[in-house]
Amino acid sequence: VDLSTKVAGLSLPNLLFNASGVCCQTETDLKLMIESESGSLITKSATYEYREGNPSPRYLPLPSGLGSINSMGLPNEGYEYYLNFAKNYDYSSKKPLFISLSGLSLADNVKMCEAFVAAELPCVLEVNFSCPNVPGKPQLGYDMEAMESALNVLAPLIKKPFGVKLPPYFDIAHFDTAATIFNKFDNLVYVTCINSVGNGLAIDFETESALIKPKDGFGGLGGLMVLNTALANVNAFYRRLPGKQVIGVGGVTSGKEVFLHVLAGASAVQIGTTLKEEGPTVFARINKELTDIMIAKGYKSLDEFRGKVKTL
Ligand SMILES: C=Cc1c(C(=O)O)[nH]c(=O)[nH]c1=O
Repeated sequence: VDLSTKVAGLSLPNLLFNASGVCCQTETDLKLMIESESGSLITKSATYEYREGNPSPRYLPLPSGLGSINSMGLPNEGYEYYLNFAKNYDYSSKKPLFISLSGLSLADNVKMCEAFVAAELPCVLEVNFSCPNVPGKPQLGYDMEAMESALNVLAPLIKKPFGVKLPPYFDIAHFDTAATIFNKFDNLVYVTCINSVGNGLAIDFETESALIKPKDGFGGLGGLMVLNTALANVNAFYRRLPGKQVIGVGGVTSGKEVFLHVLAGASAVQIGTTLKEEGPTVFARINKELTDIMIAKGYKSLDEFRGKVKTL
């Protein structure tokens, strides 16, 4: 699929798209993504049934300007809404469509995957193992045995190439264990790193109150403050998953962070907090910034520097 953005004489694949959860819950949101200068788009993680999600305020940019906190609680239209969207999507539009699934149980993930497989659509399925905000539902991504058991069921069921959305890991042993699991599944062709850094707490100095309502103010952290954790997870899995790809997300505010994600090994890069705050024009801005950086550094293609972060 030629996603090239012809900017300043460089014909680059357009590697930018939205982080699942941002600008992607309704058809109105998704149309904005289609019309934007993104290279792809991904839907809000779907559950089997419609979900209202947690009470508001449930998302806020942080007063520091360094990121955001969210405890949305998996609000979504229910998987059939996104199945219908995928059935009506214009696949000749050159923008690949990714579908995020985040069932509340393995049985729900099975039923949703079966429905998408039966529909035989060109969209790419991504199983979200990392929602930190559903009360009482621990993230599967932090339970290695449960994650492997789920993949033992879902990978053969999905058959086609698919991906998984991962929480941030913070221990080298966890990178090793998770990668060993992922390398068992040939059709698991990419991982998306990172989901929000789970269960942070933002407190307002003046009011002495938590910023968001759900879960006593605990929510997933995103934005610039998670950049270095995101880069580490992208590079750790880039090094450990030969033949697979890594989609990078976390901390992108400009072309500079996209460049760093590609240096760390990312094949595509998603934007969450900055897209939420700036809107879909962010893709045109950041694509241009990335191109300008590549011209300044003398790179003609992303492959010249993808994964080439130097060590001392
Ligand atoms: C799918 C639910 C997620 C949510 C949510 O809906 O609360 N927030 C995140 O930061 N990451 C998620 O994966």
